[in-house]
Amino acid sequence: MDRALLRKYFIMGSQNCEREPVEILKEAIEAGVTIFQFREKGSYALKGQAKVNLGRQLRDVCLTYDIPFIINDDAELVEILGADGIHVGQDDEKAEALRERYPDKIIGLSVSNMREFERSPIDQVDYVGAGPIFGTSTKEDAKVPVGTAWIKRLREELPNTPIVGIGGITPENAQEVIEAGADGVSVISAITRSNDISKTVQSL
Ligand SMILES: Cc1ncc(COP(=O)(O)OP(=O)(O)O)c(N)n1
Ligand SMILES: Cc1ncsc1CCOP(=O)(O)O
Ligand SMILES: [Mg+2]
Repeated sequence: MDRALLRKYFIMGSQNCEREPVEILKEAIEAGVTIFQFREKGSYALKGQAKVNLGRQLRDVCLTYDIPFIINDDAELVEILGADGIHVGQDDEKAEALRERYPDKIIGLSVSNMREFERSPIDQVDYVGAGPIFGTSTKEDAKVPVGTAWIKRLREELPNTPIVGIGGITPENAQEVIEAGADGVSVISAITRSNDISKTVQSL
């Protein structure tokens, strides 16, 4: 994939939003986010048809603005919504099976430490999500923060694989993530909790 697409990676579900998710996504894209992941997950997430309906609305926004629409975890929803790709973690559906099912879609895989790296089929995926880099309260089951040292290490192991940092990233610390070797930063709360999305995305 074109690694420039990972530059400003916005992730969100209705559980992260205090106002209309569609409006938040439009503002974020107009301000410059380059790729979007629909992550409807956690205790307050929508389920069933309500999840599909919101996903369809957010997909349409991405189509209108011509940015990739990625689904978190849910391989069925990729097909239902005609998404551009899927992001999975180490305990989700296996990347090899996803690659067989979706030969041409974008597949992202989370890799948080050397043990995970050693058992990851990196050749089957388009990019790697590295983190959590900093502390985060957005993900209920987040692992301990690994710091930007993990990005440096991963970049040494994978000189040519697109890498995006995630977890506790803000306009104040994004530069450190890029300087460590990431192609981009992925954020949830920095954008969904921002009082000025345009300014936040531009400073990222
Ligand atoms: C870009 C990106 N990187 C990492 C993650 C985390 O995925 P995972 O470890 O599967 O955790 P959940 O997001 O499913 O809770 C991600 N979603 N996106
Ligand atoms: C989904 C995910 N995976 C690792 S940390 C995280 C949450 C990132 O959210 P925030 O940008 O608000 O810290
Ligand atoms: Mg997952």
